[in-house]
Amino acid sequence: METIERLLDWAANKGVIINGIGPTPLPGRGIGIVATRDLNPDEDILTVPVKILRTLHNTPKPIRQNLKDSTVHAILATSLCLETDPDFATWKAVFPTEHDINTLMPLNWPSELQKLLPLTAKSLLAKQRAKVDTDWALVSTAYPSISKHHFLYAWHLVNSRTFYHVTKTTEKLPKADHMVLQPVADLFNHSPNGCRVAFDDTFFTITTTTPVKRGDELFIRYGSHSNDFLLVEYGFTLPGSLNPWDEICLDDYLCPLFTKKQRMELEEIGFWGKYMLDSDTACYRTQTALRMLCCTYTQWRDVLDGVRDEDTDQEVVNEALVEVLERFDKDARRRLEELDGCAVGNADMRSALRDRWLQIQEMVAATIARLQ
Ligand SMILES: C[S@@+](CC[C@H](N)C(=O)[O-])C[C@H]1O[C@@H](n2cnc3c(N)ncnc32)[C@H](O)[C@@H]1O
Repeated sequence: METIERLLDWAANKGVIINGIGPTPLPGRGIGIVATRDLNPDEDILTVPVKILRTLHNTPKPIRQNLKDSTVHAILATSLCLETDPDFATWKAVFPTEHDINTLMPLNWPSELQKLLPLTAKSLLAKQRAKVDTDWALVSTAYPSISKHHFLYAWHLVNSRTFYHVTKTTEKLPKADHMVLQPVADLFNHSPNGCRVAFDDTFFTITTTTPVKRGDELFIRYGSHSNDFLLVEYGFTLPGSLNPWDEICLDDYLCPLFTKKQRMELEEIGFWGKYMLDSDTACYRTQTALRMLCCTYTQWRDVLDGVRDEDTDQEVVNEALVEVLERFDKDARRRLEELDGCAVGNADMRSALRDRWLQIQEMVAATIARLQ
């Protein structure tokens, strides 16, 4: 708690205005922000001067020059690794530890556990690994004294704590490079119903959108992310019922059902793969692919050409979907059994993975029940 108090004093001295809120440790969520009094909608609860953000432009010039071909992500991470200013120590003191990050982020898990991730999480992880590898190749050449594990820690901090910010000077950069670190605001956890976040040239402002009772946690919305995305990029998932953007990929269970010729046909119309299910429905791509499995070629083509009503075949399409979901359910059970008998990594890593498979199983079971 002392570190939090020191951060708040430090922030106040730098012009941060904190109104009716305070950071506090919360079980399973690191530090979060709670209301210290009842709050009304439209109250500005945090105002952070833009001049105290850590951005590309206030990163020491030698780092920017040495990494001129790197991403802003790599530059900010490198500057965290090299930072020795005692002033920054006050901010850094509330960051999750390297051990926390190693446990939370699947990229740092043992490969045996990574292999047990669901398909979408695995492909997100592969993309993340490619980004880290590209960044690390440039940083390790420019700064051989930085160790890979230290860089990875800083890279994840930047990945999970930066805000989108754009000014006249940065607007020409690619969107992914509009990232800045900001103190205190980086302690808000994520919820789909978060507070409003806005910025202009002088301030970042976080504002309530609903009444909030004293003691309740306040959130911001990191984006419309599925739980696979949240797990890989932020190291947590939300209970399925609390995440309206959760979805799961059916490719592993649906794609093997097509002949080579059918696959070619689907590829030709741009409908091969990325078959997604959310808590309401299977996507249009999935419906189209399933219809190919249970209708004649002519019927299937006619629906595509708009001369046959797609509802005509809905019952058989639903039956085919249930079969696919039953295969998915079987696989989810197998993964959960594997996890039960697995001692790799630590209990928190295994529990995060287990939670994800349980959410998947829940969505699959609810869809099967609805369709039957
Ligand atoms: C911007 S930080 C938020 C503050 C963070 N809890 C801390 O202790 O510094 C983002 C990280 O907080 C955690 N987090 C955010 N929202 C969460 C949630 N709803 N449930 C669990 N953890 C969450 C994740 O570890 C994520 O990577």
